[in-house]
Amino acid sequence: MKVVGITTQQEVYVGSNERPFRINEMLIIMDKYQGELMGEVVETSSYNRYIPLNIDGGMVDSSVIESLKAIGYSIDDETIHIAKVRLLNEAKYPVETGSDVREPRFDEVKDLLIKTSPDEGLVLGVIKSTEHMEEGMDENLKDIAPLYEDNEIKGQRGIPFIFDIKSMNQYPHIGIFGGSGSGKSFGMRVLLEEIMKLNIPTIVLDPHFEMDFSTCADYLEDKYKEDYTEKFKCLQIGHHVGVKFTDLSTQDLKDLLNASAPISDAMSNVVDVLHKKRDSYQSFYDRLRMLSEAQNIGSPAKIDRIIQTCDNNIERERWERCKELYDRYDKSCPSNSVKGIIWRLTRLNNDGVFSNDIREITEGIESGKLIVIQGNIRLLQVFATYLLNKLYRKRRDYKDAQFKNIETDYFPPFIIATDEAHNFAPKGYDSPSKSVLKEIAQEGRKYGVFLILATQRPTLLDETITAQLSTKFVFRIVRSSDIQTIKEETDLTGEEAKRLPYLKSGDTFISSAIMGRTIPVRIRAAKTSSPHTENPFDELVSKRNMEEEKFYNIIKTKLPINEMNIYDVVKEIEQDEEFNIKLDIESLKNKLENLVLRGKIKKRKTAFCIVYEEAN
Ligand SMILES: Nc1ncnc2c1ncn2[C@@H]1O[C@H](COP(=O)(O)OP(=O)(O)OP(=O)(O)O)[C@@H](O)[C@H]1O
Repeated sequence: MKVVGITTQQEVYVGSNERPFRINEMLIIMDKYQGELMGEVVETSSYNRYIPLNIDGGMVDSSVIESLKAIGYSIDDETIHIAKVRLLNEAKYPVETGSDVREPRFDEVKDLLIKTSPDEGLVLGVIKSTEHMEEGMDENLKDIAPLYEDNEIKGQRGIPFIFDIKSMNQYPHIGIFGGSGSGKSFGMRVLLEEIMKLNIPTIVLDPHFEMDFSTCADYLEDKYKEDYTEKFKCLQIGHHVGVKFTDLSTQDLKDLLNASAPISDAMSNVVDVLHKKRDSYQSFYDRLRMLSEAQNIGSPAKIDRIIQTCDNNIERERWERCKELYDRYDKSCPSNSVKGIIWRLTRLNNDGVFSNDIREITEGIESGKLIVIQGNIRLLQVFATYLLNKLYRKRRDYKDAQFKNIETDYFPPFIIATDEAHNFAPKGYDSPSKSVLKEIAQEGRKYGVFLILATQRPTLLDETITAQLSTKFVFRIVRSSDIQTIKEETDLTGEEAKRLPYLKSGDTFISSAIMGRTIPVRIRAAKTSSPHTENPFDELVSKRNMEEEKFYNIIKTKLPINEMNIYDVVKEIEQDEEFNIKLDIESLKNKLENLVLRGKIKKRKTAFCIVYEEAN
């Protein structure tokens, strides 16, 4: 391998007649004046005499061809492989053409590629094109990142990529970007498995109900298996967790109502005026309801008339209270705004938001667990706003008290991870969840609170937040506007950006201030699998087969069935509580015909009727 063509201090071409180059592989250029220079292959091509060398716009220009000839390559007789190599550090002078080039050994790239040990960092995958440098690799780096390719598990090939999570203290927050099916959720799963390995407290917002870690991936060999059941907990909003109404401050309540559906200034004022400290849901709701009823009546005189006609004390007292509220609040609380608040409040209550509290979450975080919060996107937005504010404040209060040397209860640092991040922090308009995420993006580092935000649409994610993500995982992206955003927000080169639409699912570029450059990685095989991995078409077939088998087992003891006994069979099956199915003669016949088609039973015509009987 030799340097060919005109060179610069940053870039050279390398030619070889022995082997093709791999994109992203590392090479060492032995420049006789400057010593050894490390570079990375950013573009590759191969030529032979059947392909004209002077294709317009190709990466190789005439200087390369001339020097290939001059150095002794026979471009007419052999296939020549050419690589464009970018130096990792700028050279002092242009590189000497004709310099020899060699593959580096593991110890020469170790400091560049391995930033921490597998026990202290997140083992996320394998750095691409590093297979040839495996020799001499430390034992603790071997066989820790198995790959999943072509529907089977393959051993680790190459140097593992270990994310140095401790450097998040300096370079906080992670972004995961990629189009549909690019491997984003799979990557997030691997990241979270590794976070669980280190027992780092984490909140996961899971709008797709997919972040369950209890099922071991079916392709995994025993030696890689890991049991996460004690390390995570899935909690559903409205079932397991919710907001304790009595703990809400007026501001919290306004944030919640606003997250449910935006509230106007007048509505905000209604809450300011009517919400009292330690209100329960019922006491606040009753106050609003009674004021609204009084406003519907329209005037104190009319309410007085109702009070006079009340025929029992309870009703009279209630209307007196309505009047009192009317006198005090009608001027400052317009009727429509009161109704708007009632509507939002009832909606939240119907969703179960006010049942339960966040105790299970805080306890989980305090014991170093990964807590997965599940709910639909709208509910998650509402709940996350409240939850993240609460947890972030707890951590901030602890740290602030620590700075001031005041005793307070400990609350640990933690990570917040979410898919569909553009829904929680959209670009271009305000949303309640966005303000807390923005605050954490900007100053969470100080308090040890970090974000992992995944989205299909980086262009729709708030720019201030995107700019704060020090590490970005970029999976396959096809949409040109998103590729443009990625180019602006990462240090991906033009060549790398051009490859984005063609990346295989599970391949990613990791652009990180921690590594100082972009690293191409194949994400390792996840050890657990999502509950939604079954192909929906396979699901249809297996469900149908199951139903057929179940029905066959019911009728097989009743065969043969014919026109004479079919009515009795229907009655027998219907009356049997164990079977619990509804049938009529027509539907039974259809089901029997279906079993005939599948070869499970036989149909025979006699002189008098049709008989369904055992197949053999
Ligand atoms: N690292 C990987 N190794 C092997 N296979 C992978 C890897 N990543 C993804 N895949 C395969 O690609 C499929 C799609 O990946 P994934 O579900 O993560 O896509 P996605 O980017 O999250 O898409 P969406 O946003 O639509 O959910 C997975 O089911 C898996 O089969």
